[in-house]
Amino acid sequence: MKISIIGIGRVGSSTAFAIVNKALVEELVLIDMNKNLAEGEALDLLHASSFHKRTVIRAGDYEDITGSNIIIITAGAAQKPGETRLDLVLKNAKIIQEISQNIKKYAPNSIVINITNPVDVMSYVAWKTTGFESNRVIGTGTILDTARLRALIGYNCGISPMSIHAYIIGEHGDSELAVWSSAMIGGVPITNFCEDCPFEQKCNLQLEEIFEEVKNSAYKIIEKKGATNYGIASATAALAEAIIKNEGRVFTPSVLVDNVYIGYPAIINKDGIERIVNISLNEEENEKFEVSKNIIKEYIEKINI
Ligand SMILES: NC(=O)C1=CN([C@@H]2O[C@H](COP(=O)(O)OP(=O)(O)OC[C@H]3O[C@@H](n4cnc5c(N)ncnc54)[C@H](O)[C@@H]3O)[C@@H](O)[C@H]2O)C=CC1
Ligand SMILES: CC(=O)C(=O)O
Repeated sequence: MKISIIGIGRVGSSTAFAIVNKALVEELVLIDMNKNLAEGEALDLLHASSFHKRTVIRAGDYEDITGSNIIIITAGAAQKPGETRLDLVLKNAKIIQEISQNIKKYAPNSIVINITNPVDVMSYVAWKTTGFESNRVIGTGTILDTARLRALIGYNCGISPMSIHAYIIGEHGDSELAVWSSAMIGGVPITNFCEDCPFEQKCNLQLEEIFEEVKNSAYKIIEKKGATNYGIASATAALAEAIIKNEGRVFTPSVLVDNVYIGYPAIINKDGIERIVNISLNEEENEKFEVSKNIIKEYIEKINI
């Protein structure tokens, strides 16, 4: 198995590290416009790989992505404190177009995972520019937001986040929404879960407060440390693992729904998106999802691709 990562900044290098630690591939190619950076990261990661699996890790040019099973895109501008993801749209669209042309040329059979923000709009750009079937162009969508939600609920309830079945869908951004109507913990609707709380100090899960914290996580972290990298790196490594191991696992990637890329539950297997899972939404959730979809549509129209 071979993965290439384009963009080896904070997110790209952390993603490479997560992939090395999962021992997913025999070959990992790192590409960045800053060649020294890619070379330095490749060398450092090669040393790390000796604790896991014999892996060829090298910096390269676009010719070197040939034969990749998966290409991960993280190149481009990141938010500065106070900026929204959508503010990056014009800067990053050109970069994603150029990268996608190279992917089409050198790795026409690969599965593309796009991380670069605004992730829904940029995944659409990658899909249009590569001309690949939509199952082979996947955005990380709201996988990270869903992980944040589960982590916070798990922390509050003293439960593994993996046992919490709750999803964030929509734009990976300010218009995303939590699907509380079908959220469950151990088969119990999340809205009833506090009834059996064993703790003396009950927190009475404040779902809207938790959602606001999830939605604003990136702003908070960027304010404090300048970027987010570990959460998205783990999310992307898990997504790549689901493809490589043909897991049939449900994530909330950015996928094609009504001609827009948007965060939505989907099953991931060796072909990328196996299929979308039609989650049931109540009226309010459905309205919010439509609003979110329209925001993404508006930004896709702005870049006129
Ligand atoms: N989807 C998600 O959940 C998340 C998305 N992101 C996004 O990931 C992207 C990267 O973020 P960071 O790694 O923090 O930024 P960074 O600035 O640390 O790294 C970006 C890298 O891209 C490289 N680059 C820029 N243009 C390039 C080109 N044309 N070809 C090759 N390399 C190029 C730069 O040299 C730099 O090393 C941003 O758009 C950010 O908003 C970040 C975290 C989570
Ligand atoms: C930066 C970003 O998109 C995030 O951490 O959610």
